[in-house]
Amino acid sequence: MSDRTPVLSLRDVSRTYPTAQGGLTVLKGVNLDIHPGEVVGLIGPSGSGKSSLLHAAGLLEHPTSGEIAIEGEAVGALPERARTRIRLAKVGFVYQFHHLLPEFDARDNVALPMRIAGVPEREARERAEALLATLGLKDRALHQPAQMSGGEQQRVALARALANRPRLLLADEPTGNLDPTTSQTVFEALQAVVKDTGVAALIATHNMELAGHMDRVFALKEGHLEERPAEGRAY
Ligand SMILES: Nc1ncnc2c1ncn2[C@@H]1O[C@H](COP(=O)(O)OP(=O)(O)OP(=O)(O)O)[C@@H](O)[C@H]1O
Repeated sequence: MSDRTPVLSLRDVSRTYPTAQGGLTVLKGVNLDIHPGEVVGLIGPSGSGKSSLLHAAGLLEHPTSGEIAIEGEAVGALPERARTRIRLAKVGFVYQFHHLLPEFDARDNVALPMRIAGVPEREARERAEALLATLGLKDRALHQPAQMSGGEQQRVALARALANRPRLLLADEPTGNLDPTTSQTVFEALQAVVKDTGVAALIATHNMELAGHMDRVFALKEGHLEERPAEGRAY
């Protein structure tokens, strides 16, 4: 695999949902490559298909047609178990709401995916602490979610998404629930960790201010993906 192999590659990806009124096509021949260390934004009005694209890219759903490759490996024809294995090993997800386990402290929330992946207990705890420290949460490791601010909770969710050292980070409105200043803090933490680890990030957002700080931004418009220049990013 060469250095230029994209972490995520979408080729002619389309997605049609069956509905009572007939097929609803939300993605129409989408092409996209994302390379290590890139922060790529995905914008578009509500209902334009951002989540559909993220779900396909994260191997949670099959596109209706087209091909998806993760680190050069085409996944379309793989059996479900192989796709799940690739997803668990290579993809991390962050959502608008943190979905942290309320009875676990931050460290245990982050260590949990490692434990599930078979990382020994002590190593999982140490790696979780290191990740939390990287995200500016060294002093919050033993706090439960309810004892943390929204921005802190979202950074814990980010640490959890990175727990098993994914190659691809998919974030669906990761700052959608936060005020502008906190959004900026969480986004800066995400950006730093992307540059640090070389993970590739695809971030769906309605926040044009943040989109302005991303390496590249694409807008979904009537099912098509259109790149937006650095200046004047808008739907
Ligand atoms: N399982 C499904 N069955 C039928 N229609 C669906 C399904 N999932 C999504 N849709 C429709 O597909 C379109 C795109 O939805 P999607 O959630 O991908 O948009 P989005 O851009 O992420 O929206 P938002 O910004 O509101 O989260 C919407 O019109 C939605 O109603």
